[in-house]
Amino acid sequence: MTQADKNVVLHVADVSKSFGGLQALSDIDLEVEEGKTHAIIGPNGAGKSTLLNVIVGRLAPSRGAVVFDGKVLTGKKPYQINQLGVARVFQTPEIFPDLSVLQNVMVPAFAKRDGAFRVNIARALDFEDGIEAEAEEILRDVDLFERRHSHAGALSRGDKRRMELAMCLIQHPRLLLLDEPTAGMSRHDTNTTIELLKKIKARGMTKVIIEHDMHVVFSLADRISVLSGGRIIAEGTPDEVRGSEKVQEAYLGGAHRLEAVE
Ligand SMILES: Nc1ncnc2c1ncn2[C@@H]1O[C@H](COP(=O)(O)OP(=O)(O)OP(=O)(O)O)[C@@H](O)[C@H]1O
Repeated sequence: MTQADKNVVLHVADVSKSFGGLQALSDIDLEVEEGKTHAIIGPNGAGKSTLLNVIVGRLAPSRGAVVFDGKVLTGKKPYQINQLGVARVFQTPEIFPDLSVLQNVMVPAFAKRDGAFRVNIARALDFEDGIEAEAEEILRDVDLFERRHSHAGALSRGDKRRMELAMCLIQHPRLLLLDEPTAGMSRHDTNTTIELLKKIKARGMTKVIIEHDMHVVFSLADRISVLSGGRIIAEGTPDEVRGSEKVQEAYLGGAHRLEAVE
């Protein structure tokens, strides 16, 4: 496939990031194609979260740029990047614990529509039938409809993560970034989440996923980039990455050996 044939929606162009003397990312060049699920894997401390933070504007790169849909994201604020169609599910869910599950899912729809969170969310929530209907539909998708009136703060960790996913989906992002979406989940919840993410994929949403659980990675990814020591040491299809000597070496002695994968 030539460069012109590829529909690249996200290009991380020659990005480096250092924290003082520590080089967390070195010359990262990464292209993500529209509609694909691109996994970023690598041992602890490899630079995965730093890379995600650079993409969403939480960290400024020391060098290089991030381009999404032809627009340079670098230098923009996280909320501006979000409004361009990039949403992120965090490792630790960022939710409103005192609001109901349904209200939590409705709030980002206001932010997307109005450009910022409304000052009086509680009042806005009373007058938004259209958004409420959509939030309910999405809660059915993530299997939380029955819990829609529960306090969000009372949900289990796995349910909170699914709720946060619903909070992203209601924004209809073009690019969804998932930072360890199944961390801390039971195997049953992990499998439910894999099925859900496959369903989203069928709708054509592009995803970048950071994940330690190789079962999740190999179930979902179209392409995998392997980070180690802040550099991309391998990239390819799941089969190519699984067979790569370099990748096996990077994982040797680590807690997440690739040979654990079926
Ligand atoms: N804000 C920061 N200040 C200083 N050093 C940092 C900061 N954030 C990350 N680092 C360092 O940068 C390197 C990459 O960290 P990062 O969290 O991106 O790795 P990771 O691949 O996401 O690791 P894990 O799988 O453990 O989450 C590590 O050495 C980490 O200690």
